[in-house]
Amino acid sequence: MEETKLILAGAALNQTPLDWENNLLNIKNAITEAITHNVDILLLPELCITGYGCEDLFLHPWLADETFGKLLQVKEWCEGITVCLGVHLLLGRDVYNTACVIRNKEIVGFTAKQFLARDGVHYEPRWFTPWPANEVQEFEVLGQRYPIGDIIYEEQGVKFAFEICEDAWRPNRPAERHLPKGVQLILNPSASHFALSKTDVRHRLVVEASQKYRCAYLYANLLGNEAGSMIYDGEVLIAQNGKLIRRNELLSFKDVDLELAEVCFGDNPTIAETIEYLPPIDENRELIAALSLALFDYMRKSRSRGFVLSLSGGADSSLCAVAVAEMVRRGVEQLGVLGFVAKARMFGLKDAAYFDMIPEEQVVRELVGRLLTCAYQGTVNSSDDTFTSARELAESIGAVFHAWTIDDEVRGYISKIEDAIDRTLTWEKDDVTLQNIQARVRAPGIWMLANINNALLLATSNRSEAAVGYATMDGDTAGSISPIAGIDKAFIRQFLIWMQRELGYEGLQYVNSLQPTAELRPSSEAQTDEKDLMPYEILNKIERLAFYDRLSPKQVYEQLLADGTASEDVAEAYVEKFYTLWTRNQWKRERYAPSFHLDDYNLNPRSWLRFPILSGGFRDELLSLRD
Ligand SMILES: Nc1ncnc2c1ncn2[C@@H]1O[C@H](COP(=O)(O)OP(=O)(O)OC[C@H]2O[C@@H]([n+]3cccc(C(=O)O)c3)[C@H](O)[C@@H]2O)[C@@H](O)[C@H]1O
Ligand SMILES: Nc1ncnc2c1ncn2[C@@H]1O[C@H](COP(=O)(O)OP(=O)(O)OP(=O)(O)O)[C@@H](O)[C@H]1O
Ligand SMILES: NC(=O)CC[C@H](N)C(=O)O
Repeated sequence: MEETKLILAGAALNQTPLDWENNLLNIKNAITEAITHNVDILLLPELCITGYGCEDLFLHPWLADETFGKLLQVKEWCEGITVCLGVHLLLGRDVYNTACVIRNKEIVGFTAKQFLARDGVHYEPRWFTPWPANEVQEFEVLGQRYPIGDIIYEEQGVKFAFEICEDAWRPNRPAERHLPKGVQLILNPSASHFALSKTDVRHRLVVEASQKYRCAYLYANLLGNEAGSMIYDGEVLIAQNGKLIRRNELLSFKDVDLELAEVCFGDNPTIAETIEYLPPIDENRELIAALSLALFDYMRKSRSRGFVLSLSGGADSSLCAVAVAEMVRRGVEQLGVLGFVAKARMFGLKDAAYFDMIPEEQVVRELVGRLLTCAYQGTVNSSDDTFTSARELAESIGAVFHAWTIDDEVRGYISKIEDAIDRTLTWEKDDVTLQNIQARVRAPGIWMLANINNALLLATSNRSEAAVGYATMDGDTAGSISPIAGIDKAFIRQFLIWMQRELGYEGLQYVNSLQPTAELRPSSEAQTDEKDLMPYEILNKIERLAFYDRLSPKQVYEQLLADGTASEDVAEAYVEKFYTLWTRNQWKRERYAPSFHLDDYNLNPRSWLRFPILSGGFRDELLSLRD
């Protein structure tokens, strides 16, 4: 074969389940941009017509019909170009997750996914049927017959085939069979959820495959917070023969992010002997990029007008506040003032003209003022330190800041109940009750502000608290989204120091010098989270060993001893406490507001970690820790 040059492009798309208008516009814009650049093959992400996150709707026959109609529309936009995109098909009673190839306005065929994603946040076998390797069939829709299966396609003499997302993550991946069939190009349409440092794994997967299978590899992921919880980083990768050719900027605020490269295909490719891997990932930088994009997409897709936050001046609520500020800063930086204002969907023309006129350094502060309202809700147990921390942080980022006390309301409830039960409530007897009433009394006022602003109420729970239920149901768990519920407390604390130092959020200097405390007991008791629970580092370690590494309670206990974390008595006490609180509080995790998936795992029962609400609570296992 003579050398053939193809211009390959991948486009990340910010799609939304069932938002046909948005999804088709993004697809059309990507195709138009590709045609302008004389692209030969354009790859779009997995299930990008419907959105990847349609969940049980994939089982609805009408959705497949509707989607096929949209696919026929897309086909008409593909003049002089080959476009490959993810779409589901209903054949008989089976639903398939496929990649469709359209060449010059004709559908050439469909490749169906062979390995369904079924771990962590993925539940594909609930909806889709896997396709058997090496099999090709035909099906008919609206009088037209199409091939479907393990197809090898050809573009200007270059043979190409697919791996659809998870296909590439399995040992017996389709690429193993592609090489002997002369395939020189593999396309991978993906919906690969974001997790810290995961880009490194994807990079290895793609570049190593291009080396091992002596081919070019084109990869395109979804982009943005698609359906509420999972975030996609919009990664586009083009590699060939063990060398990376293109990799885009991840987690952008764009709707369409297209990358292209001219790639040469010949008979005797030079294969790189060594692969150049990515440098270590800066997870703090990644986290803030993901969090701010996730918040922005959630806000605009839910048509909310900003955020409301009960700001205690502690670490968790401070992180939520700076995340919104950073959302605005990054959004304006990437989209421009007018682009950001338009995309936020909450400002009128007058607002837009105003924001366009004011000096740049003022814009972000003023936009934060319009998008974030905070309230400090003190009690007799609150300290000046946390008040100063909250006020200074809100002021430094330009958020609206209210401060009031809730002592009257707390006293009102306590005296009502004391009258009803005819006894006085005391800290000795009623500790948790007296703590919880304070947390609960903070909920109605802050919900009122959220309703007035038509804004999202940010719930501030982190993953460490969620593990042990260290939060008051309908109190500090109240909220419409829980953006940091996937992040552990130790990570949050170092992250806030990084945000101050690296991103210049000087308003964080106060919280960065405070010990985490709920401030629910009288100040004479100097309550701290770690005194109530255990050191967060240990809590996080137990949680990870127990539910990520899937060890038994005894194995967790032995691990704590083996790595010198604690003595026998202390390790036993912490393991017992962790499992007891974990079990008792599953119901709380079921009731958390929707949260973002940010780390490589989380405790969200809807997406990652299923656990029974009622159980024996590891009673026997905890009794035999030392046997
Ligand atoms: N399986 C189950 N299904 C449904 N409900 C269940 C249940 N098990 C217990 N319950 C119910 O749960 C209720 C207790 O839950 P809840 O009222 O939330 O209270 P609870 O979990 O008992 O206590 C809250 C804890 O969170 C701490 N906290 C609160 C607020 C803020 C912070 C902070 O870090 O700032 C910390 C506080 O110090 C205390 O240790 C009980 O009424 C019980 O009946
Ligand atoms: N004085 C307060 N004013 C406003 N909100 C408060 C106050 N105290 C607690 N809250 C709300 O309750 C939430 C839970 O408190 P918690 O102590 O767990 O978090 P934090 O104060 O943000 O961080 P830290 O645990 O590091 O002190 C806070 O994030 C905040 O939303
Ligand atoms: N959509 C998929 O098949 C995703 C699964 C794959 N393991 C990933 O996380 O990237």
